[in-house]
Amino acid sequence: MSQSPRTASIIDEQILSEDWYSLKKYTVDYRRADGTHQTYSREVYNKGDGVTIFLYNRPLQSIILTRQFRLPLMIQGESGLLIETAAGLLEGEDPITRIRAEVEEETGYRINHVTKIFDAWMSPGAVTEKLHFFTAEYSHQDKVNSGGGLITEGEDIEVIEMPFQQAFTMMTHGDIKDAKTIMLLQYAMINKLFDDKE
Ligand SMILES: Nc1nc2c(ncn2[C@@H]2O[C@H](COP(=O)(O)OP(=O)(O)O[C@H]3O[C@H](CO)[C@@H](O)[C@H](O)[C@@H]3O)[C@@H](O)[C@H]2O)c(=O)[nH]1
Ligand SMILES: [Mg+2]
Repeated sequence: MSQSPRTASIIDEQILSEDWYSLKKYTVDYRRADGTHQTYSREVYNKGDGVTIFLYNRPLQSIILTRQFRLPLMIQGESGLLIETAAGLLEGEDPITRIRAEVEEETGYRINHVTKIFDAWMSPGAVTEKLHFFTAEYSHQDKVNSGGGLITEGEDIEVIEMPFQQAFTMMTHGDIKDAKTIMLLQYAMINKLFDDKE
């Protein structure tokens, strides 16, 4: 494959907001495929990278999900309650350390062995976030607290255990609409995570 002439350099950077996370406006000198240059600006939201996980129990054919309030959905005219896989932001930690801590905070399960499956840009036009995806098996013996998230951070997370098939059907009916959760349910189906292994 020949080298693409598409390159860009940042010629200006302006902070629009630096509060909880940061929103910046970049002016970019972009060289198009035909070699001509174009200058444009883009707003980019940076809240760091994140982690999420598919928690499953093969003998029980069940999974652990969460339900919580998400303000952007309410702004878009929905109730705001969203079913999701457990997830969180890295906050400067490495992805494996963070996902184990996040699972314990949000679901109450203490898991040891996690498997990294892939990572993905979730909104590459405007958000810097790369999300690291994991799977892990859980068992009821791993439950160490009731989960629910950190009250001090305003989290109020409902922990839901449900049959994998039920969640998959909810997804196909449009009742599970979170992108990372849909990706993980499809991953589990494609990779036959619930099939008996000898
Ligand atoms: N004060 C304040 N607190 C905030 C703000 N934004 C977030 N928080 C706090 O920061 C916490 C972040 O919780 P995490 O569990 O670390 O992150 P998350 O919101 O669940 O993010 C996960 O899901 C997102 C949506 O799919 C992902 O984008 C993200 O990568 C991650 O996986 C929230 O619960 C909330 O208390 C804000 O603007 N102001
Ligand atoms: Mg979270």
